[in-house]
Amino acid sequence: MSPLLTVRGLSRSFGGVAAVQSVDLEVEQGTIRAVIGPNGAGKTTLLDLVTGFTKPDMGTVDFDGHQLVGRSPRDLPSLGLMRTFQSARLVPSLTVRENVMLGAYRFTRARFLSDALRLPRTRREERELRSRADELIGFLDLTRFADSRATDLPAGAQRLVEVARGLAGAPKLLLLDEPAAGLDDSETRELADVLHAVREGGVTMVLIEHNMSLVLAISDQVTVMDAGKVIADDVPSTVREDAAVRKAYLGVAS
Ligand SMILES: Nc1ncnc2c1ncn2[C@@H]1O[C@H](COP(=O)(O)OP(=O)(O)OP(=O)(O)O)[C@@H](O)[C@H]1O
Repeated sequence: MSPLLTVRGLSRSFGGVAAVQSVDLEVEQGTIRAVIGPNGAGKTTLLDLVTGFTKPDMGTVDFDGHQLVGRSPRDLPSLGLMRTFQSARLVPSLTVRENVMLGAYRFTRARFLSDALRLPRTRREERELRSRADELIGFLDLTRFADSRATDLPAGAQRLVEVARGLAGAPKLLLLDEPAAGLDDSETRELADVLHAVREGGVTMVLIEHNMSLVLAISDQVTVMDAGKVIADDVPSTVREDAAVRKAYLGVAS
């Protein structure tokens, strides 16, 4: 079976900074791949290149038979690709439930006119979205927050709402940019359980993360970047012992 995501020779410079240099990456269906590396290594730029937020200077991104380079980020949910952002981008005026419902918007056929007129189809679709959102909110143990304004939640819960919103799009591939940022140890363990369960549900994930215990606990494969390049790509136990990785990332001499 071919990989769900194949990145080949992806490069992008900003002025004199080669943020991402000739990066190759393959993500197999049903796996979790972590991308780690020190600050400025190019991890977020890589996600931005894959998802069309930044245009590459060179390279290709193949996702489930679709070439992604040149596509707009807004095309990706309908192909089955969702992402979360480094800082939670929840809509402050909306509740947790409404924010999660936004992630499922691609499933609605209702458009502006029927929305404005609140035709029966719109109301039916809204009910379906609401029940899909409530299911995910329950899955992530956020039910007590469902009717709260999303941005009133503690930081850790907001990250989980972002994950729920990503899952609401029923993605084949979910890209997570530092999902454990701002989480304490017990919230991080809870997140690890959630991501395990998500993978059991058949969703493939790419995760940018600084929290090594989370990375080691849940990843099938780990890509290590430093100064725009991939310096290691292996299973977590091997990556952890890699001398170049320890030097670049963990600041250990060898
Ligand atoms: N829009 C931009 N304009 C100029 N330089 C940029 C831009 N985006 C990223 N860079 C530079 O590219 C390099 C890689 O940045 P990037 O944010 O991808 O790293 P990162 O590995 O995600 O870091 P962090 O872990 O701190 O989030 C950095 O030197 C950064 O300053």
